Amino acid sequence: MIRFENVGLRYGMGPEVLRDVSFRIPPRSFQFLTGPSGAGKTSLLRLLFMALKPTRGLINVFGKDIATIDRSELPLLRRRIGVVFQDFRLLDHMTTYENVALPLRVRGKEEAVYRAEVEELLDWVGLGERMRVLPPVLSGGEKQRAAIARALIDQPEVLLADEPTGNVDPPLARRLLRLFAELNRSGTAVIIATHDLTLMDQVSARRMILDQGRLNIYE
Ligand SMILES: Nc1ncnc2c1ncn2[C@@H]1O[C@H](COP(=O)(O)OP(=O)(O)OP(=O)(O)O)[C@@H](O)[C@H]1O
Repeated sequence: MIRFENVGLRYGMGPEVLRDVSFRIPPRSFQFLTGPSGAGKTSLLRLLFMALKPTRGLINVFGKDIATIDRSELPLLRRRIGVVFQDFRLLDHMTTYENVALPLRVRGKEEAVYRAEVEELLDWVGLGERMRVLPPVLSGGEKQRAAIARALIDQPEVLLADEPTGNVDPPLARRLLRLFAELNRSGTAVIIATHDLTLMDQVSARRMILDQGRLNIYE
């Protein structure tokens, strides 16, 4: 489904931050992406989301080589990927409910069809009481849960999450991990970038470990 072959990345004239990175993300797989701060996790996620192009090597996403892909094809490909960014990227002029419902609206679904589903997911992540407020009044942990709900609502083929439990307490982190596991069981390939060892110990999943831009994989 996703394939990296000998991928290298540098920013501008700087050093290579990813070196000879090769891996595959099979459909329905579950993996953690980990490694010390600055190892390149966010950069790798940005390549996976096609927000960056590699400096060398091959990246194939859903059968398309991203070096030669037409820019106009990107939005449709990206719609198949749910993303939880480290900085959440919620739209401040829309309520929490509207932010989470957005991927469904973009797909042209009717609110009457999705309203209950969106409300149920917001309840599940503990935002039932906060769905009518605007993101600027949410706490960091609440924003994170809203961003997670938005990434999950449309059952993407791939979910990318950058430190998705970084702003919540351990019980809530376990609950969110259960949500990712459930999504994975229903068919989504999940990639979670995290430093949190206790979180990783709760699921037996593949570990992709980056160290100074090089990737090792432990099945
Ligand atoms: N836009 C950028 N321009 C220049 N250098 C960058 C840019 N983004 C990241 N880097 C550099 O690339 C390297 C990898 O950064 P990246 O954010 O991918 O690491 P990370 O593993 O996600 O770190 P953290 O766990 O601290 O979020 C770092 O040396 C960083 O300084």
